[in-house]
Amino acid sequence: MIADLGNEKRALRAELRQRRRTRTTTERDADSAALTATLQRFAEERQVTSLALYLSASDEPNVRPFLNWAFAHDIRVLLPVTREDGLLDWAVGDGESETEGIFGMPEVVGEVLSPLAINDVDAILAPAAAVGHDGVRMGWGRGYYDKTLGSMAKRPPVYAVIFDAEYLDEVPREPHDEPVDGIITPSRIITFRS
Ligand SMILES: Nc1nc2c(c(=O)[nH]1)N(C=O)[C@@H](CNc1ccc(C(=O)N[C@@H](CCC(=O)O)C(=O)O)cc1)CN2
Ligand SMILES: Nc1ncnc2c1ncn2[C@@H]1O[C@H](COP(=O)(O)OP(=O)(O)OP(=O)(O)O)[C@@H](O)[C@H]1O
Repeated sequence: MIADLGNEKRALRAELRQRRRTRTTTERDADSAALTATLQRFAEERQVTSLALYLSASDEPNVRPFLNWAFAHDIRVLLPVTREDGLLDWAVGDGESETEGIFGMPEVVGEVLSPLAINDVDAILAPAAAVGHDGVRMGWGRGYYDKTLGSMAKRPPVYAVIFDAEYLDEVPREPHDEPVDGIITPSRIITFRS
């Protein structure tokens, strides 16, 4: 049963990855502008002063314009640093220096803070491959966010950042999968529970 779910996830990820790769420049530009506006609305409505986010790779929802806006507005943004042991450290983004993490994702350079650093942010905005209508999140398969979220006693609201077409009726759920509190897409903010 679990093995079947694993295969199901792998197949769905491959499809979603392909979809992201084949998006046109026009689609990318439109989504990037819309997502920036939606993320700003989220930050303003909640008056956030600190956030956990990620440094987007080229096919991911582009959060970089929003990151620049957040820096300019003195919002403290923590960005993930992948560790060999499967946990995430965090570093404060400054919008300047970056490198490549152990799995090839863009990664911030800066003073490294422990996994505990995200305990007191106002919201965690997580990358994802897809989210189901019930809030089940599927990532890219290394379990980083499941482990991070699963280890937090009291977690701030967690929103997955995805493209609109990645909000699906249902995604395969394994026991360790941590549901999210909502999603942020280029067109909307949806809260499942608060
Ligand atoms: N921008 C960004 N940073 C992030 C994440 C993310 O999803 N996006 N992560 C979220 O957890 C962590 C890194 N997680 C990763 C999870 C899987 C793969 C991976 O297996 N990549 C494949 C190819 C990508 C794909 O499957 O499409 C590979 O290396 O072969 C890499 C990093 C922390 N930083
Ligand atoms: N809380 C956890 N403790 C230990 N192992 C875990 C935990 N969560 C996930 N894993 C392991 O991590 C691997 C990847 O899990 P999964 O496919 O759910 O990742 P994902 O949600 O797609 O990834 P990510 O969270 O990095 O975006 C699985 O082999 C799983 O057993």
